[in-house]
Amino acid sequence: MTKQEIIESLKGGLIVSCQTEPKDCIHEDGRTVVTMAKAAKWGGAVAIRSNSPEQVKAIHEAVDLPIIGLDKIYYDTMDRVIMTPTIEHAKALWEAGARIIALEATDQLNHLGVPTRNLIPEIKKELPEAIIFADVDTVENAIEAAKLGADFVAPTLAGYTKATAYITEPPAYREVAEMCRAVDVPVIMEGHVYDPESAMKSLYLGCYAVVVGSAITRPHFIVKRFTDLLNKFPKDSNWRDDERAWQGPITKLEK
Ligand SMILES: CC(=O)N[C@H](C=O)[C@@H](O)[C@H](O)[C@H](O)COP(=O)(O)O
Repeated sequence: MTKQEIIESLKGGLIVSCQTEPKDCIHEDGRTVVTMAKAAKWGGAVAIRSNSPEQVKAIHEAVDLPIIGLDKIYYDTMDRVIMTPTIEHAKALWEAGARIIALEATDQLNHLGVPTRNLIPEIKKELPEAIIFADVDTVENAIEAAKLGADFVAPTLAGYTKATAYITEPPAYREVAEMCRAVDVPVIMEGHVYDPESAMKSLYLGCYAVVVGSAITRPHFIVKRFTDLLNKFPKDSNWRDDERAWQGPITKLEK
């Protein structure tokens, strides 16, 4: 498929995020994501989102759907994960079969002290055929990412950054609605979409497509939602904290 054909194939569709980390109880040998991706295709998903060249490659070899690839890297000099921090990470995802490259595209600084979004022009230059998926937190960062040439923007990081810590009841519908009005590239909803109605709401607000992860591919989190409620929300257990905790030192550790 050409770049334009891939972009069009996502319109109005469901993208399923299939990711596991070694510490996840469902990780097994790292191939659970392939089973997840097969299930996503069977169910009618239009694309897969996955983390790391290894998981992208495994899915690419088994499932004929476009893949949005990202690489979550934790530097021991930083207190957070960066999604696809460098051009080398982007190239490895491309080599693995991802035709859409997702990256953090905010004003937050990366491990080298430059805003993460500065990678957009570099990807455009080095991988001109790649479709760029900008993961942002705020409307302002969505606007900047679009200006730099992102093909898609998504509020993936809304609620996960200092600037958006005020978002206590995701999904970030208000923010995404504003993004849809503010940028002239397609906005894809991503983050805390837990049921078909929320996906529909996102399309109604103007989104081009919807990414769903945990509600489909993290069954342990789904179980937790049930047990938390059945146990009357124990003080020391909060599903949002669980998801945030999950953002800790994962994937590859690089200095
Ligand atoms: C913030 C972050 O690191 N998000 C990651 C990005 O790839 C994934 O862990 C999420 O599962 C994905 O964004 C989909 O969101 P949700 O799982 O809420 O449907």
